[in-house]
Amino acid sequence: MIVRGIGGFYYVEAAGSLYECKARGLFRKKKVTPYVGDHVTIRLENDGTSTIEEILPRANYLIRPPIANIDQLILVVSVCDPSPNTLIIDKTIAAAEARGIEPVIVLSKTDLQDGGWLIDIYRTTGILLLTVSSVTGEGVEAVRELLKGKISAFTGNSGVGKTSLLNQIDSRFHLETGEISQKLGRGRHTTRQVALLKLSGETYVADTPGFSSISLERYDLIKKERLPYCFREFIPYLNQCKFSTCSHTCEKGCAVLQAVQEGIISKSRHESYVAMYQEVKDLKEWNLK
Ligand SMILES: Nc1nc2c(ncn2[C@@H]2O[C@H](COP(=O)(O)OP(=O)(O)OP(=O)(O)O)[C@@H](O)[C@H]2O)c(=O)[nH]1
Ligand SMILES: [Zn+2]
Repeated sequence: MIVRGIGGFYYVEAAGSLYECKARGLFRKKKVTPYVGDHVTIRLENDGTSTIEEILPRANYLIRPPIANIDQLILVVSVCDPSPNTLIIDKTIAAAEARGIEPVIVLSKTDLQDGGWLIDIYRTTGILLLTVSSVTGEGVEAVRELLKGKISAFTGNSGVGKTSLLNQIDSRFHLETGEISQKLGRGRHTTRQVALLKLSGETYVADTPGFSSISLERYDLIKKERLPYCFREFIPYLNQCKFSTCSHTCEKGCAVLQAVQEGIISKSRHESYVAMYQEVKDLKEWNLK
């Protein structure tokens, strides 16, 4: 498995050892980029170098951050400082749903505010939400449990507390990061690359660069037909609308809107859906490739 990629080199973990590999020229010709998390076969050359020969099929992948075969995407959202943006949260969740990756929300800095309004919004979604404070340590154990035996990617705006949380989860995290940076002759802050850090046996965590505030670019847009299914709590209502062509944004007899009115679906989630729908409704197929 590729655990780190940097400057054209890939660090591949195989049978308990780490191999520094180059990718074959073939990948470049085919415009295939090996991703961290990819399962690959490697060849050990006689001169001591190693080459990635083949990338095995991916279960899933994200482009931003570039990573493959993730079990869960953990979206860290701080209750304040920086203040949360529900549209960005919902876009990130939808991007995970569209790719078959389980989204989890971790509400951070709960020592500053309780974040009750966010808990209210996500309570009815069926998406797991944990609260954590890296200052008091509250909730850290639950996050540690959540990670066990899985490959997890953390994401969230710069400053929400991802690094603080990871350091709380495992003190070796810091150490390993330092070691790898040293080996590559770079400081921690210049190596904003994705890497998989092994916390224990089968537990890996991706260290990913922070999303900028408008993080989702064209390749992350989800087709309007598919969009409602990326809001998992809408799914039970999607076949119950009066019109089969219902966009679930404003139509009469829309079962989703009805559920919003009854408070079963959060208004905030529906607003994000409508905003995302407006973004993609007029796009043609080729825009979405
Ligand atoms: N009060 C409080 N502050 C926190 C908490 N977690 C992190 N912080 C502070 O928030 C700031 C950002 O924390 P980081 O852990 O560096 O955030 P990050 O998400 O890793 O940021 P990037 O590396 O830029 O992506 C630091 O000043 C931390 O001390 C928390 O639980 N409570
Ligand atoms: Zn509808």
